Formats: sequence, structure tokens, C-alpha cells
Amino acid sequence: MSLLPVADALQRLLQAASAEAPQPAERVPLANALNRILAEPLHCAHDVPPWDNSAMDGYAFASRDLAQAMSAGLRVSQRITAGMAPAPLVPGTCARIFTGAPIPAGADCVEMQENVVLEADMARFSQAVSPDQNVRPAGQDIRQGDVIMQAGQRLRAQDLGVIASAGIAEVPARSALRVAILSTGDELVEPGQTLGPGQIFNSNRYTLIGCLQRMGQTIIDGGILPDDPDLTISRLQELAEQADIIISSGGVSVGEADYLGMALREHGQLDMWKLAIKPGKPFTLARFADVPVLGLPGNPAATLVTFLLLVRPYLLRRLGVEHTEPLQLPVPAGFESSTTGNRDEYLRACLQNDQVVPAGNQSSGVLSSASEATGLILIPAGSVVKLGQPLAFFPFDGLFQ
Ligand SMILES: Nc1nc2c(c(=O)[nH]1)N[C@H]1C(S)=C(S)[C@@H](COP(=O)(O)OP(=O)(O)OC[C@H]3O[C@@H](n4cnc5c(N)ncnc54)[C@H](O)[C@@H]3O)O[C@H]1N2
Ligand code: MOO
Repeated sequence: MSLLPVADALQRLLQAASAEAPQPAERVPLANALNRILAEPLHCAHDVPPWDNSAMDGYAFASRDLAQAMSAGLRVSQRITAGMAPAPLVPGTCARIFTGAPIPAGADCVEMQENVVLEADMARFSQAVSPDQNVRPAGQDIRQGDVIMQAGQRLRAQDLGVIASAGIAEVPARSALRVAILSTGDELVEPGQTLGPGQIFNSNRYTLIGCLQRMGQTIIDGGILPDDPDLTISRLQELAEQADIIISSGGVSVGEADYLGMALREHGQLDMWKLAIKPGKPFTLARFADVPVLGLPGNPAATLVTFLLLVRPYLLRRLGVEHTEPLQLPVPAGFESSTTGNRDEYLRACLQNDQVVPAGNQSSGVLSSASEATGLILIPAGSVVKLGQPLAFFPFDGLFQ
């Protein structure tokens, strides 16, 4: 059976996500909206800033009075601080003004105080100022009626600031997806318990919790599923009643105890299985009781890599995000590799002297190298790596968002 190229798998995942009903929108106070995804575009009801204001602490005046300002000086007729509504400027005078304060009617520029000599109430300017100098015009940042952000935008700190500057207190955001996570395997015990013979600690559960928490989604804990065909079906049924999506780890390869994959193939609808990706080959997309199931391979590095490269874009698209590609930068290879594989290989990698190098042991069963790493690098199927050759580097910071 040939392996599905990663690009095709991704396209199918995104299509499957787009085909689901849009996630409902809810109103979220701006202070709680970090990382939320806008459900509708936002319009600005006001000019930002709302009025012309000073960019400097200094003196506001009419530029036609410049010659007088530089010879005899201009009388200071008023003092304007930020937050005031100033009276119109008395013709032939200037106004003491501070950064952010409104420009009075009749003034069209501001000279900074460092270039002004003050004698009694007369301000004499030591250099020329042009019209509009040091004036921040109304609407310089945002114009009334402008769309400030599009639907599908994930809100970053600076976005919250922009929305606040437009006076918007609550935003329409996509509600969180209810994501069930299910760990499979008789060998698993939870950290904190005692390991018996043949047992290992469940690490994938925590990797997935971290990934989903970082994305702000609601986690339904499906616990550890023993290797039992009937229990597999009943647990999938239970979770399908509560969740929008089920993400499992393990049990999707070809072993005789890989009951999860069997249940999906025999009692659900299989969409895809076996991709040209390393680690992560047995990644499975299926539906069970009409709920999408994303079956991640159990090897801990495969769970991490397939979540970041396949599940994350799927979830983002479910939340209405159009551009789901992670940040990728070309970085020269600090190593060579002459072996070629038939799968796109994602190595856990570190940056070293402006080059990328593999981090530690790259076995699919080894996770500590992912902790050492700062991102993933891609070695496309069928290619070798030459020293200095640019490789696609995916920083974890871009992959976890
Ligand atoms: N004959 C073949 N064997 C395997 C193939 C194959 O093509 N033919 N593919 C290999 C690849 S590639 C992968 S990846 C794994 C994936 O197998 P499963 O998804 O069925 O995963 P399991 O067999 O259940 O577990 C694999 C491995 O991972 C450990 N594991 C599972 N869950 C957890 C967890 N929650 N926390 C920590 N570790 C976990 C498990 O103990 C196994 O060591 O199949 C290969 N085999
Ligand atoms: O697909 Mo797997 O190569 O062992 O992770």
C-alpha cells in the first residue's frame, strides 16, 4: 500500500475541517480574548486618534506666524494638557501644549520645547517649523468605518491593543472546540503511580494536553483505554456523545492489539491511513458515530509531530482560520545525511551558530530530544542533506500557536 504524501493528507484534513458546521461564536470581554479567533470582522466606529494632537511637549501655533515667532516671539495664551478640550487659539499667539493634547483650532504645528526660549510669557523659536510638523492628525492610525481585523484572525497582544484603541470592549470569538483525548495501550500507567512489569508512564496524554491548552481548546479526558476490542468501541461511543473531535494516541498501526485502528476501520468510516511522514506513518483520519477521530501513532515523537503538523491546522480551520501554515524559515544545515527515505522526515532540531542540527536521538520512541530542540526541520522524501544547504526550519513557537 503506497503512503499518502503529507501535502495531500493536509489538504484532505483542511477540506474535512471546512466541511464541518462553523463553530458557534460567543462574545468575549477584550481582557480575556488573547489567542481567541475572531468570528466576524471588526469595524472602527471612530477615527483613531479622534482629533489632531501634539506629538511633542512644546508650543502649538499657526505656521503663518513663524516669522514673528522667530523674531519677537509669540505670547503664550493658554496651556493645554492631554485630556483637555482647548479653546481656539487667540490669533498671533501660541499655546503651551503637551504630548497627546488636542491641537487647538487655529494652530497647525507644534515646536518642541527644546527649540524655544521662554522669556516671561513670550516664546521665541530658534528654528523654522513647517505646517503640520509634530501634529498627529485625526484618523492617522485608523479611519472611522475601517475594517480593523478580519474574521479568522487569532488575537495577539498587539491586536487587543488595536481593538481597545477603537473603543471595542467585547469581541465575537469562536467558542472552544470540545476535544476528547484518549490514550490507548495496556502498558500505560499515569505518572505518580507505581510502574509494574512491562508498564510505562503515559506521556502522550500530557503532550496532547499541553498542545490543546496552548490552543485554548476544551479538553475532555478519555483516560487510558485498555487493549480490548469491545471496550474500544464503547469508549469511542461514549466520547463521541460528548466531544466535537476525538484525538487518540496509539493503536493505529498493524499490530494484533492495535484495536483503535481496527474499530475505526470496521465500525467507523476511514478517510485516510498511512502517510509518507516520519515519525507518524500510521496517522489515521476517520469518523466514528459521526464524530471526526484523528488517530495519532503512539510513539511519543510521532504523537507530537503529527499533532503539530496535521492536527493543529485541522483544529485552526475548524475555528475559521484561513492561513494555517506554521512559520517556516530557511536555515542552513549544520550536518550532512546521505540516507534517503520514502517519507518526509521531520527531525527535532536545534539552532547552532546560525545553522540547524538534529537534537539528540531521533528514534520515534524518544521524546527527550524534542525537549532539547527548538523546532523541527524537514528532510523531504528522497533527498540527502549537504552541509550548508537551506532546510525548512519550523520553530516550535510557530508550531504551538
Ligand atoms: N509491523 C509494523 N509495525 C509497526 C509499523 C509498521 O508499519 N509495521 N509502524 C511503526 C510506526 S512507524 C509507528 S509510529 C508505530 C505506531 O503504532 P501505534 O500507533 O499502533 O502505537 P502503539 O503500538 O500503541 O504504540 C507505539 C509505541 O508508543 C508507545 N506509546 C503508546 N501510547 C503511549 C503513551 N500514551 N505514552 C507513552 N508512550 C506510548 C507504546 O508503548 C509503543 O512503544 O508502530 C510501528 N510499528
Ligand atoms: O511513523 Mo513511526 O516512524 O515510528 O513514528
